[in-house]
Amino acid sequence: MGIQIYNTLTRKKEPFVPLHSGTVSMYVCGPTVYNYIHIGNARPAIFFDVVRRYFEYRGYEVTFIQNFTDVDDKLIRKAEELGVTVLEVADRFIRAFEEDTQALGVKEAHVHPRVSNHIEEIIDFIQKLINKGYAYESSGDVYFRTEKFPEYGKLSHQNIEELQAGVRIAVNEQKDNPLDFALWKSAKPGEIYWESPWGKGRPGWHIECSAMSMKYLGESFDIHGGGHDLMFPHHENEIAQSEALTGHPMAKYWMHNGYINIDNEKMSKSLGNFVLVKDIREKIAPQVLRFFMLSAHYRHPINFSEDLIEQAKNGLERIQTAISNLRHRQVAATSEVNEENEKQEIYRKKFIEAMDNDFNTADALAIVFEWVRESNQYLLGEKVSNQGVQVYLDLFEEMGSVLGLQLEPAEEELLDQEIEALIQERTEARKQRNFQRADEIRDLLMEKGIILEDTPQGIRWRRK
Ligand SMILES: Nc1ncnc2c1ncn2[C@@H]1O[C@H](COP(=O)(O)OP(=O)(O)OP(=O)(O)O)[C@@H](O)[C@H]1O
Ligand SMILES: [Zn+2]
Repeated sequence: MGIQIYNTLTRKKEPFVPLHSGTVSMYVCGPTVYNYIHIGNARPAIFFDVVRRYFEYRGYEVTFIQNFTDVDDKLIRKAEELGVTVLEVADRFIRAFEEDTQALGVKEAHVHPRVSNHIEEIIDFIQKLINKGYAYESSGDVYFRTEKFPEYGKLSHQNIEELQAGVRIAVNEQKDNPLDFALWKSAKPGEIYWESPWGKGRPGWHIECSAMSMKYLGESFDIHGGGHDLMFPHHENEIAQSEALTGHPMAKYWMHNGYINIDNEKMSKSLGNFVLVKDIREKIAPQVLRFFMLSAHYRHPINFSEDLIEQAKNGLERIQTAISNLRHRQVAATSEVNEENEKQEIYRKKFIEAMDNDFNTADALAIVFEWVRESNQYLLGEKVSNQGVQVYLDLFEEMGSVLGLQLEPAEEELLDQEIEALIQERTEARKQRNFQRADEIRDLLMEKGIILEDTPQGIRWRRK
């Protein structure tokens, strides 16, 4: 059936058909870098990384863009608080974001555009909207004229009248219509600013994603993602800006991840109910956190709890134990032809089926566990061969790399019998003048701190 994606725009699962054959262009809204990321923010980071990895696994060439919002009210306040510049605040938290996401196994985006480096593109974008009658200046601010864009509300499935009824008219309003939103904000005294045709100011929040996605991915791209809270107004406004300007759909598929909750409330900085990734990393392995995120479907909320983390830890350990058992047997096993390849193909198909179904990582992990059972079963059988073991290891490796999970347990000491088997294999290899394999084994043993000594009785070994 191929990859199916739930598209917020149509509220349906749709077959994925890329705009350009063989390639996928993705834009995921990035963090506002005024603080460390919490576990809620880690969800889109991890999930969209899996989406990217899965497309790559299925042979697509992916371009993945994620912005950093490095200019906004929260940054301005933080800079005042810390007595540093806005861009210094941004630099600090961009570094922290990189550290956290790297620890979580998130691959680097191809480009991480920053607002402060794209002011020219943003001003140009706004000017064009004004020229087309979609935006107007008002006392140094520029607003988008929502009424001019009849499709406003199509992503969040609300119509303009309903939205209109929902907003109250603020006092001293500069806007023609309360639904209009800022594209450019005039600077208050002391605030960071750039020169513009409308005076000193800075971009509003939404325009950055329209301008930067267009610069790096073109007028239309395949996938736009972010957390559920971004659907309205942020993504709705992005669509209005971009589609008003170009007349083309901005993105073909819109994907939104559900919340990480605490006591059934969204984890958020403003509510103060958050757990920072950098803090939890000291207590649990980042891989456990990643496993925890992937054990639910991305559109479902997850209620964060110690219990669930414990479950994730146990789950991961079960897989790691299975792999470790395979590794131990691999050294001692004989080389024989086997029929495990067929099994591998069956489980690979099941895994792909799960992931094809709107990136159902929960089902995909269930297949990994089925593979654990198969592999344990195999090791109990009589015909264990090196190739057979390898077949199990290979599929673990394959599924792990799609999910970005390090399933291979951390290095451990070699058991005596493994060392002896390796020495035996090395002696054989030397006899057959396979010096490459012999050297490989010597290096491996050396790395593990095993010292070999030639004696009249043959090779002796000891631990360093
Ligand atoms: N509790 C959560 N669960 C899942 N995703 C979240 C959660 N909180 C924020 N996100 C997502 O994290 C990403 C980073 O967003 P951003 O830096 O704007 O966070 P934020 O909205 O400032 O966080 P907060 O809501 O805590 O203020 C966005 O895609 C946002 O939708
Ligand atoms: Zn955005």
